Amino acid sequence: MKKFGIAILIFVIALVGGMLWYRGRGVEVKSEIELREQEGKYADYANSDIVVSAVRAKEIMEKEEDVLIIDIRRSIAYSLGHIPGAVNVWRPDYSADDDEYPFEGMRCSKEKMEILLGSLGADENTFILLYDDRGDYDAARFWWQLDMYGHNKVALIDGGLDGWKAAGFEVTTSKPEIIPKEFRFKGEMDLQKLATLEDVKEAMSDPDSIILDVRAFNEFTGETLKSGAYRKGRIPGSIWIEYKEALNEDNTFKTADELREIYESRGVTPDKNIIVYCQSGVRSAHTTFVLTQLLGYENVRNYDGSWIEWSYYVELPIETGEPK
Ligand SMILES: O=S(=O)([O-])[S-]
Repeated sequence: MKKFGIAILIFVIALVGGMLWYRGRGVEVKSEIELREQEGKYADYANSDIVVSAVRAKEIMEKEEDVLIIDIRRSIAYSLGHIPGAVNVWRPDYSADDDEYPFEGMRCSKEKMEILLGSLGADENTFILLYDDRGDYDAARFWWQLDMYGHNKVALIDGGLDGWKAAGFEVTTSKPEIIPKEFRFKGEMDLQKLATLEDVKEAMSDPDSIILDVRAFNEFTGETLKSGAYRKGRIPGSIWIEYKEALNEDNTFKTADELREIYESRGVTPDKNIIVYCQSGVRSAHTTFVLTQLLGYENVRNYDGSWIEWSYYVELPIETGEPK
């Protein structure tokens, strides 16, 4: 009984300590000059409105009437502090239901997405601002689903929550009032943005195609396996460029010139058909976002099933170790 009490006490101390650490996670506030310099890069992106600075995001929130800010993090992180007015969603909210696939991590249907967006107070005219606290990769996954299903009134906040704090803006723990609406995507789903297992198999023997692995290097070599996947390794022949190479240390996106250099120097050029994958299509949505929206590549598809699906089918080949 005494041991049980001690264990509970340790758990509570660790929990409170973790929460305090998380809340106090230092983000240096940028100077006016640094913030102005940051604004300079957006005009060079292929889609110059798709990433906005925190300063611009705040202006949009103040001027536009129909704006929905979505914080894409676990609810515990949201409850410790978020951008004022933001609502919270997390991966299960926009993933397939448990009985749809034999493995985890697939996107939800267009209909589930419509119900979610309506319940958050959006309709098809709503401008949606997205952010997270991991360099916007969860935000990019949400963008990818919106984009594929047909809603393009959307932007990511550069640097995510850190970008907001770096601009000197406050966070809140209060939740906004939500007035649900009806949301319907306009138009048809754009399948050109999605790669399936069959697309990946075909790409393996196509000299004009590239399969791009954006996971951490030890996942690519097969040294580590993230939970949810079934075997260690990578899709044979894939090229490795980790998604985070597109980010600065402060989690903001690099300039278009810097990004071009990173991808083109490793053969990931706009003339190729590119399929991007990671563990479950989240980090790969980030690279898909960078290549298509920031650099203007036209033939890039996110492999939704990613390593989880590939590793599930034991008959599919895998490669391990250093790149060949
Ligand atoms: O980001 S992830 O899909 O690889 S977990």
